[in-house]
Amino acid sequence: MLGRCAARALGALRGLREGAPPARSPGPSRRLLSSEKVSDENHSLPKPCWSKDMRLLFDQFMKKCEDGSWIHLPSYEYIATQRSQDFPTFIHASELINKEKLSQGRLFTKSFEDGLGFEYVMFYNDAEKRIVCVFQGGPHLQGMPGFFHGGAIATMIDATVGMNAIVSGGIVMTANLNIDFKRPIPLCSIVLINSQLDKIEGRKLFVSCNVQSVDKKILYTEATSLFVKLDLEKKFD
Ligand SMILES: CCCCCCCC(=O)SCCNC(=O)CCNC(=O)[C@H](O)C(C)(C)COP(=O)(O)OP(=O)(O)OC[C@H]1O[C@@H](n2cnc3c(N)ncnc32)[C@H](O)[C@@H]1OP(=O)(O)O
Repeated sequence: MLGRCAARALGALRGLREGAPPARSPGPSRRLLSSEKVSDENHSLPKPCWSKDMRLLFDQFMKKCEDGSWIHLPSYEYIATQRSQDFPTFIHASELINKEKLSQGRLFTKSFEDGLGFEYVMFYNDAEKRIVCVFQGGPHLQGMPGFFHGGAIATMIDATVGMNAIVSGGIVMTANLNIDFKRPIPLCSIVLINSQLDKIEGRKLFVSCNVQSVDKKILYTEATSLFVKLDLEKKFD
């Protein structure tokens, strides 16, 4: 799964740098994965369920993309393919996987109906090694009444810092994620997840982030993470 995501993200980055077609086209990633069955729908484009504020932020970031300093990252629903079924083999765990169920696999953040779960769009700044995720969480992400579930926040943090590690390191997995929940986030609000690649040491990528209100007046959450680039030769016990 991460291999596919990485390929898509990196493909998009390369393609956009080469002046590939605008965001709605699946061009660069499709070229990269031409032998695979993929869903063409890019979920990080405006949808009817996006609020006015979400669209406004999207437009503001798209403006920043015009000079090439920021890149709009596409986001696709995961569809199981032969290649994705190979992923457990990469980590030498294929015997642990239920192959029948694998064909029903879906990317967790894309498994809700539009507007009810995770709506988000990410923008990448290569020079600063930053990703900003604009996140609109839906009503099915409730924890304490009226507020987001901590696990839903952790999921979006993992997805954002994970994407930052993927664009820098390729096939990685989360080894460690530390989260300080400082203030509860009101259900259905829009927040900014600001992530930063802090350093790379061998196969280890350290990425930190914070979650802020759109006006940046409220700091909701802070997190640090460690991603480890997979050693494809290594066997796990
Ligand atoms: C678009 C979608 C983006 C989504 C992003 C979401 C990503 C995910 O959620 S992944 C799912 C959750 N993560 C997992 O299931 C991973 C489970 N863990 C593993 O598979 C392994 O432990 C793995 C791959 C992380 C590391 O294993 P392995 O390659 O054997 O690494 P290993 O040789 O033990 O360690 C490498 C280095 O990392 C360090 N390290 C490994 N784990 C940790 C840890 N938890 N804390 C601190 N350091 C660690 C080691 O100390 C070592 O450091 P050094 O090189 O300085 O000696």
